[in-house]
Amino acid sequence: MASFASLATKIYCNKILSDRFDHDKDESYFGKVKVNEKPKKNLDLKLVTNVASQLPVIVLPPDEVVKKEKKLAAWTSVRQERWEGELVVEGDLPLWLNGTYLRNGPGQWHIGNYNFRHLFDGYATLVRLHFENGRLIMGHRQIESEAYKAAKHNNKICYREFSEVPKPDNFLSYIGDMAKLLSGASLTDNANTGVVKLGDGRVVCLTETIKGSIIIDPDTLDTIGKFEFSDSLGGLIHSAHPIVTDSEFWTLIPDLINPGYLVVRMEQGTNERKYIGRVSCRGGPAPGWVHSFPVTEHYIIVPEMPLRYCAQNLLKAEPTPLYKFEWHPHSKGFMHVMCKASGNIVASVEVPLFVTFHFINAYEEKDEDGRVTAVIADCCEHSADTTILDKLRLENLRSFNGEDVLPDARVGRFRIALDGSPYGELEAALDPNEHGRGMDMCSFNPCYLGKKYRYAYACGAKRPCNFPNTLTKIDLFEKKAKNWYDEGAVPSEPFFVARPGATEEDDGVVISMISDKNGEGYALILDGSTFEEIARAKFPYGLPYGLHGCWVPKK
Ligand SMILES: CC(=O)/C=C/C=C(C)/C=C/C1=C(C)CCCC1(C)C
Ligand SMILES: CC(/C=C/C=O)=C\C=C\C=O
Ligand SMILES: [Fe+2]
Repeated sequence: MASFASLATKIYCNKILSDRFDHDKDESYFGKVKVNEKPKKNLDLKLVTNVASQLPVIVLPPDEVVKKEKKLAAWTSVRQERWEGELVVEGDLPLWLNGTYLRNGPGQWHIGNYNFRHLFDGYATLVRLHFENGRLIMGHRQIESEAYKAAKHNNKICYREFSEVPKPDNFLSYIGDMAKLLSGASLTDNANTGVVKLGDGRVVCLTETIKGSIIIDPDTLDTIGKFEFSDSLGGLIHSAHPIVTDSEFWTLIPDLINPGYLVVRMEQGTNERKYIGRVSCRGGPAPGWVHSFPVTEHYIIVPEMPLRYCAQNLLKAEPTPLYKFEWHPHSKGFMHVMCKASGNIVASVEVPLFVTFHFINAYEEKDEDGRVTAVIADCCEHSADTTILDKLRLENLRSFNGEDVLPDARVGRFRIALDGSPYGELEAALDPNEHGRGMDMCSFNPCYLGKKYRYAYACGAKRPCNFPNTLTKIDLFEKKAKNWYDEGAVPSEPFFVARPGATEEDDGVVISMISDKNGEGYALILDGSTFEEIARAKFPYGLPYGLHGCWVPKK
């Protein structure tokens, strides 16, 4: 029997493909390629076992195929179902960086010959960057959701995705489909938005449908099974971005029947969400879309965006310009502040119109006696312009012709005074030109969750562009940004990992995955403080764009 070390070296140098998609009939996708030279050091036993247990794993496309394809890989389906191997690192990875960055996103945008339309429709692709003693193992794998398995089995979409709806076979099945929509049975469980590590160590992939909460193994990327909530709170949809700490999990459940939001909390180690309070909507026929929300130390902030869920659009078979949503400027925008401990609403204010997917962070302002006078909440704000949703159609993402078409965005800073005033403020936290007027996919040092913070990391823009194409470090005190750019490339969410024992907020690294203009890709590690590159590692082939990630520290 081969020793672990020699097995590791063999797998490392010469991968064998096991799975590929039906559409990848092109024989050029098969072959052998040398990914790396010899490993620098011996892999430790655990790592070797993990790698070895996946044999036979992979075949890479020959070098010449990769070189021929100059197309940005970001908006193309993932090349094969899974891959795992060690990457050659240029530069030096910090030796303290031991753990796994997991990133989730919609990586397969077709089934059979049918091509999906929107970025958010794709079947979930998980990517894993495992850092250990200065070395980097990359792996990717599809999440085995019911929606993905059924689509592969039947060669067609079988569940309702963000914009795609299964085509009814006949009128009777159409009637059945309506019933399945109302019960939630036809909603997707394609957990393609994010991934979180719960306080008890379970790792859960998420989307906006509650049934799309799927437990995975962070080492093998195996789909373990559904995360089932054990309570009787029900609901079909929730915020795609819960607030997760080592001790708790907060989320919002929009109520489409009696417009409002349930605020719920789950103690870590349990599957039971508990009702904390309810916010009733102040405007419009339905709650605003709530992809994310922020918290402070004592409060949950519930945004009521004038881009609202729309029951009629939910029922439609073809996507509408705003998908399942509708823009209701006359219904106004509101921000509600709820006390975490009591569930009481301490402020509910009208704010200027806004459009956001992602809140960054929030904190409390105090007077000299320590009393909370206001709450500050920051978000990636798309200038109250809903066209950003259309810009995320794959056709638009794939057809950049040099024209500057990305709508302006900014760090939108809400200030909600707790003195009973009926209005809240919304202003840019810094001049948006600092980051090219592009702003999304944010992170910050999680030790500063809910607290006054100085630094945010996000994707900004170097124009002209059709999608955020820079990584930017925002200094909210100095109101300055430092930008990283690779011409023609699309970087994913810059994810901050703090150095253990750090005392400075920006002492750590920022991890991103880049799709470059040659159709290839690499992992990029920037210094959190200087925002200079410290290491990069080329992927065997370009990967599709991914959305959100989490850090699983070494046990
Ligand atoms: C990928 C991402 O960021 C968002 C994904 C959103 C999804 C999958 C939303 C799905 C929905 C349905 C399938 C029906 C109900 C409405 C809505 C939550 C938009
Ligand atoms: C990628 C994105 C917006 C980019 C716009 O500038 C939004 C993603 C939303 C879901 O996670
Ligand atoms: Fe998101």
